[in-house]
Amino acid sequence: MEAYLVFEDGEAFPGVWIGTPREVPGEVVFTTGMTGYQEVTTDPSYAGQIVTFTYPLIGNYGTVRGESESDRPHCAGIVVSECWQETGSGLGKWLDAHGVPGISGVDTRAVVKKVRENGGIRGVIASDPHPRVKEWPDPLSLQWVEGVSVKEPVSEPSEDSDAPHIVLLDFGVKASMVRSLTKRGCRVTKVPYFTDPKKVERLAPDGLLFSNGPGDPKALLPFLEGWVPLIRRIPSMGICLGHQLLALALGADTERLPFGHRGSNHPVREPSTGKVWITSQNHGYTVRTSSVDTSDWEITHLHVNDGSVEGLAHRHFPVFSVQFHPEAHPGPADAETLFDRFLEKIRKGKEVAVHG
Ligand SMILES: NC(=O)CC[C@H](N)C(=O)O
Repeated sequence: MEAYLVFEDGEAFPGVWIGTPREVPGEVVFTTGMTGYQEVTTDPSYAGQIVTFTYPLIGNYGTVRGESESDRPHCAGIVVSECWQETGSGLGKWLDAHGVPGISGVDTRAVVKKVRENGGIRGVIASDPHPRVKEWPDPLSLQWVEGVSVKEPVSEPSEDSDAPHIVLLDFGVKASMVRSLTKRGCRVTKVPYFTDPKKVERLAPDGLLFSNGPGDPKALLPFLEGWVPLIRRIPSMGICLGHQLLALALGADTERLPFGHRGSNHPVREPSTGKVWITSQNHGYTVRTSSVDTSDWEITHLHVNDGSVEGLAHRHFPVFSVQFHPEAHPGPADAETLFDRFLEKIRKGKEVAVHG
């Protein structure tokens, strides 16, 4: 059945429907990973976005139980060049089971060129090349985080009664981020993004993790001040949206990247070791370099391609954060060691508390 990816400026790219033929407008973005389409579509950070896959064949290994990053796909739609739909576990059928639209047979290279020239541009997959969109989605709306954060605290227990307790501020966390902590023996409590910081404190966290999540980090500006007393004392780690939020809370600023970093092979340099890690990324915003006060922050990681800030460590508070994904699902595991560094920080803090 004929379909079109239609941009808000009216340009239309033809293809055929896959998934559910439903018009859902979203910001059109692109990701360059060769695999991982199931993890990408179920990553809550993509809420409100139509994801274009640059790899030309998508769906070729079906969908696999246990590989999802959440209970369902969250993106507004997908755009692919060719979709392999052989079996019952095929990507198109799976998207349809969740009511998510897609389009295949699209000249995705042309779409990517357009998105690179017009970052942040929105579009819709429609049956008609001239659809009428009532309202284009706004990344500054809180609705994206609201739709994917837990509604009440959820605990992931640990058998070890001495396990470090991580309170995870959930802005739309990926399952593999929680897994990265539980497999290291942590007890994890996910709390909704709006949780009163006093309540967070009463949970007696050893560490705080600020998660990934959808939308513009500035949608969460009203909450930042409340977290500052916590992050001044409790070891805190931020990932992607969480990194942007910690930076905003402690005085830096964020801005939109020209067309985002999305894929599984983004090179990031760690100046302190000279090492380059290949990282998994998915972000449209970044911490503005000129807003980082280097008497307060060390810039721990930089993107090799465009020099943008990819990691920060605070000089006075026990806070560090990265723009890329150390849980890397999909993606290479170069940066996984950051979870060990976080736990090391927590352990040291505990020793000080016991012996200090
Ligand atoms: N993966 C994420 O946490 C994304 C963060 C934010 N929504 C951005 O696009 O920059």
